[in-house]
Amino acid sequence: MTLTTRSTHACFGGTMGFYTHPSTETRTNMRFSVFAPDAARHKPLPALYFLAGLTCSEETFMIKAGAQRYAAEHELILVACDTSPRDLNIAGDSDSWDFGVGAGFYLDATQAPWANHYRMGSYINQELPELIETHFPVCHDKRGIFGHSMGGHGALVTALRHPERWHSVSAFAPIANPCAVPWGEKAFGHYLGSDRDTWQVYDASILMAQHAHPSEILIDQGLSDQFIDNQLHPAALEVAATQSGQRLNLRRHAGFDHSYWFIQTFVADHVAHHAKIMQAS
Ligand SMILES: N[C@@H](CCC(=O)N[C@@H](CSC=O)C(=O)NCC(=O)O)C(=O)O
Repeated sequence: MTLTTRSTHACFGGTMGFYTHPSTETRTNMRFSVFAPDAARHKPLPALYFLAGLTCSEETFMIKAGAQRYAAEHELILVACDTSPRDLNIAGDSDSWDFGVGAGFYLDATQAPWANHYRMGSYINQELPELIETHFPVCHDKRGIFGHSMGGHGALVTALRHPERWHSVSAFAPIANPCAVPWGEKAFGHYLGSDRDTWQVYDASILMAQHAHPSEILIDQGLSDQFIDNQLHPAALEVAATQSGQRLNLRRHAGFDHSYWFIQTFVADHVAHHAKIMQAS
């Protein structure tokens, strides 16, 4: 579990760092970033993982969301990962912005030529937390996860599939029902194959209808989001929550689009949501 530090920077009451490591899951070097409040010098802190959306990297959330000041206040470590493996030059991996590089969809691909490297599901759920818990002063029994759009899908699916590992979960404008929308159909068709039954374990609405996560889930959705009707389908989560009894706080906001202007407006609420759950348990 080797780790290379690319850069560190003082930021609010803590340190912002950018790192790379060789991944056993994706069989290539992966990049991630960590914000550690100064309080982590004295005691282990809960870690909150952010999964970004299509075309993003481990830098996007840390640069654009403005979450560090809230993480310092609440004494949480922030971790942001990349959205796919990179620099593999697999045929077709860079032909479109919504598939391949920058679009790993946080699943474990089963189909050639993707299956050897596109294993972001296991990377997020297991390998990255193990690495973080080895190299950073984080609690080993407190993990939160949130994300945006494709990353909102990833956060919900990861927490719903592994509730024993993820104690708090939230999302900004998640792809809520990927089996039923063009982004999900394209990605799942290539990564998982044509048998749609195999897609269901990566669909947050299907998973949530089957069983509730133990904690309340916070979701924010802008009503001027350009993707809301054709790609996101937030109402599918409300239907699912009714079926399983999931505690769901889905907030709709007039005037907000899909951008990081929307995320930075509500990110304080998300950090507080995770802090309240993880610090209570
Ligand atoms: N390049 C695309 C737009 C891609 C885009 O909007 N990406 C979103 C996530 S979409 C779902 O996962 C994003 O977060 N972009 C980064 C940002 O800084 O806004 C196009 O050309 O339309």
